Parts: sequence; structure tokens; C-alpha cells
Amino acid sequence: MLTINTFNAISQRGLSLIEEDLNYYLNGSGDPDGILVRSKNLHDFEFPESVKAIARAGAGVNNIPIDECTEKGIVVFNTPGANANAVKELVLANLIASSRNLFSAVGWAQTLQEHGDDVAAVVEAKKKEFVGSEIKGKKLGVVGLGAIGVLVANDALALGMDVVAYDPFISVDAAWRLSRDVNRAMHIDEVWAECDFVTLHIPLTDKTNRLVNGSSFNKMKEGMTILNFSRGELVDESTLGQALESGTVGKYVTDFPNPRVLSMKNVVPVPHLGASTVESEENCAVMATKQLKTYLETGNIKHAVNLPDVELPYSGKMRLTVMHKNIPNMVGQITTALSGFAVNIADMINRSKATWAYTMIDLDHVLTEEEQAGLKQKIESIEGVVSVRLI
Ligand SMILES: NC(=O)C1=CN([C@@H]2O[C@H](COP(=O)(O)OP(=O)(O)OC[C@H]3O[C@@H](n4cnc5c(N)ncnc54)[C@H](O)[C@@H]3O)[C@@H](O)[C@H]2O)C=CC1
Ligand SMILES: O=C(O)C(=O)COP(=O)(O)O
Repeated sequence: MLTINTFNAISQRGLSLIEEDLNYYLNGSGDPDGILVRSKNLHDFEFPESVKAIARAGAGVNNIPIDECTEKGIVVFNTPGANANAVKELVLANLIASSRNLFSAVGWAQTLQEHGDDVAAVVEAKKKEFVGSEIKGKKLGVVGLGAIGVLVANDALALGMDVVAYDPFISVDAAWRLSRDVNRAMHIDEVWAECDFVTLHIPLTDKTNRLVNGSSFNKMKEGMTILNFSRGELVDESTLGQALESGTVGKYVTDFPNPRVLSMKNVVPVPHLGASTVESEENCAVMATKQLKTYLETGNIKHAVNLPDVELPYSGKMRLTVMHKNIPNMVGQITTALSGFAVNIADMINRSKATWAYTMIDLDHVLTEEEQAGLKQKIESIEGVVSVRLI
């Protein structure tokens, strides 16, 4: 039996894939083999030794200590693209709502009951204070052209916007999906200088932390609206307040409110709703659960952030999986360890991603318990190996 524990509200569609499988306990009392999570911060979490994999039902993995997990032999998955449409729709909604002053106007209209029969007259007298502008013909900058950025860029074109985008690392897949009418910015400063709206769709990493900062604000077109549905830390809050005060930034729409940002003027706070649709929560939960179960049952890896995709059809005899550093002679040492056990290799695969690699070897028969323990011990003692499983 395998145990999967969960954090956060994971959609029932995903949970039932575990509950209805007799080989699994969901949130059992024993040590977990796998963890399903959304946004819970796991940086201070003590991972039990039993944990072999974590699946993030969503895109951003900045809440998970990836390097620590990798060193402990834990594979970390996410669900690329599974919530992209939900985020895109909320970004488009906020593009329009912010340029029409919708939230402040609605907030004001909700207070009018005391005017009784005069409500209509009060409305007509005051509505001039909420005059907005149309997004058609305005310039939108999209920073990051991954699953979400491409959808936003293409649909903004369809709404009549002029779109310029910046992503020096765009994938071939994303480039195929992007409309040819999206203009390419060669440097992020072009986005600051030219755009009426900028929307951020990049992951939070050491390199992107405070990507939008005092120097960006200095280059910005006056009155720009910034939409941040990626992560709060991408914007330097120590200089944002002044940029909002001076009107350099006209509005800051953020899915990540905190006390500091909430105290600033012209901030539109959204309570982290980007991925909160029934459809997106189901997509993410089902995808994350399937990836996690596949890894636990067969060793096959799809959509891990710390290892490459590695897939071999599972024959069901015996499979050896080894997670190890991407250094010379690892496969040689693993096969040498196997040679002491009179077993033939039926199939094998080795793939690497940056400094880490993963090797799967299918054996032509099932080893005894004693042989399995001996083989595991031998391979675990190889320098650079962090996880060994026999499935
Ligand atoms: N508000 C919410 O509920 C949600 C927020 N997110 C956030 O949005 C982020 C993006 O999500 P996806 O589009 O699904 O990810 P993705 O991985 O498909 O795309 C990210 C893109 O950013 C690009 N990129 C990385 N560094 C860059 C840089 N310095 N400048 C320009 N481009 C850069 C990459 O090349 C990639 O194309 C996630 O990492 C997460 O933090 C994602 C889903 C829901
Ligand atoms: O997928 C992401 O990166 C998100 O930010 C969504 O977070 P959530 O799963 O709604 O807590």
C-alpha cells in the first residue's frame, strides 16, 4: 500500500483517483510516499524520509524547496498549463475592469441605498468621476510567454490591443502557439517605455525576484497599469509605493495582497484567485495525482521540475530506478553493481536535466527480498546517488 498526504484544498476529482484505488491510503496515519500540494509553503517542512515525490497541483513551485528535495531524492512535479486558461480569463477581466474603474465604481454604487428614490439622480450626477478608457488600441506588454502569457497575448490581440512581449527563453512549443501579430521586445526596457498596461507571467526565482524595480519605474510610460498575477515578490514594494504616489504607475492590480501593498494608493487587490475556477482546480488535481501515482507505481517521470521526462513501458517484472548526479560513469557503476546478481537487463534508459539525472533499468526477473536489499545498498553507496527504488 502507498500513502499520499495532501495540503490545501485539492479538487475531489483528483482525490477520488486515490480514494477509489485499493492500493492507496489518502491522508493515512503512516509515513507518506507522496505529497499533493497547492500553495502551502513547504520551505520549513520536515520531509519524512518516506517521501518519494511531491506534486504541486498548479504552476508555481516557489513554495517548495526544490534543491533540498532533489538532494533528498524527492521528485517534484507541477502541472504545466493546467490552470492557464483560468489565469488568462482573470487577467483579461482585470484589464477591462481596471481601465473602466469598475471596482471603485461598483463599490460606490453599493453604498447608495440611503438615497432611496434619488439613487438614479445621484448616479447620473456622479458617474463622470468613473469615466474610464477602452483597451482597444492600447499597448499591452506581456512579460513571459509560457502557458499563460501566450494565451493572454493572443486574446489581447483579439480584443484590439497592440501587443508587445518579452521572453528571452521562450520554448519552441510556445512560439508555435503565439500569434505572429505579437511584437517581440528584445529588451524588457522596451516594455516599460512603450506600454499602457504590462502583465507579468514569469516564475518567481532568484533571478526574477524584484524584476520590476526602481530602475523599471524610472523608465516607465506615465500612468502605466501593472497586472501581477504571477507572484508578489516580482515587484519591488520598497519603490512601488512612490511610483504609485507620483502617478508613474497608474494602477497596480495584484493577486498577492499583503499589508504593505494594501496601504498603497491605486492598488487593486485580488485574493489569489488566478487559478480558482472549478475547471482549473480539477485539471490541476487530476494531472498532479496521475503524475504522482505513475511515478510511485512505475518510476516513469512526466513534468517534474527537477528531473527530465523519463518514460519506459512498464513490464511489471522488476524495475530499478536511480536518481543521481549528472556526473561521468554513473550508468557504468550501476550496471557493475547489478552484475553481482545474475540478472539480465531487459531494457534501460538514462536521461539528464542540468546537474541531475535518472536511470531506469528493467530486469528480466524478480529478485528475492534479500537480493533487493543487497542491490539497493550497493547502489546507494555510489557517490552521487540520492534515491534507489525497486518496483
Ligand atoms: N495567480 C495564480 O493563481 C497563478 C499564478 N501563476 C504564476 O504564473 C507563473 C507563470 O505560469 P505559466 O505561464 O503557467 O508558466 P510557464 O512555465 O509556462 O511560463 C513561464 C515563462 O516565463 C519565461 N521567463 C522566465 N524568466 C523570464 C524572464 N526573466 N523574463 C521574461 N520571461 C521569462 C519562461 O521562458 C516561460 O516561457 C507561475 O510560475 C506562477 O508563479 C500560475 C498559475 C496560477
Ligand atoms: O499555480 C499557481 O502557481 C498558483 O499560484 C495557483 O495557486 P493555488 O493552487 O490556487 O493556491
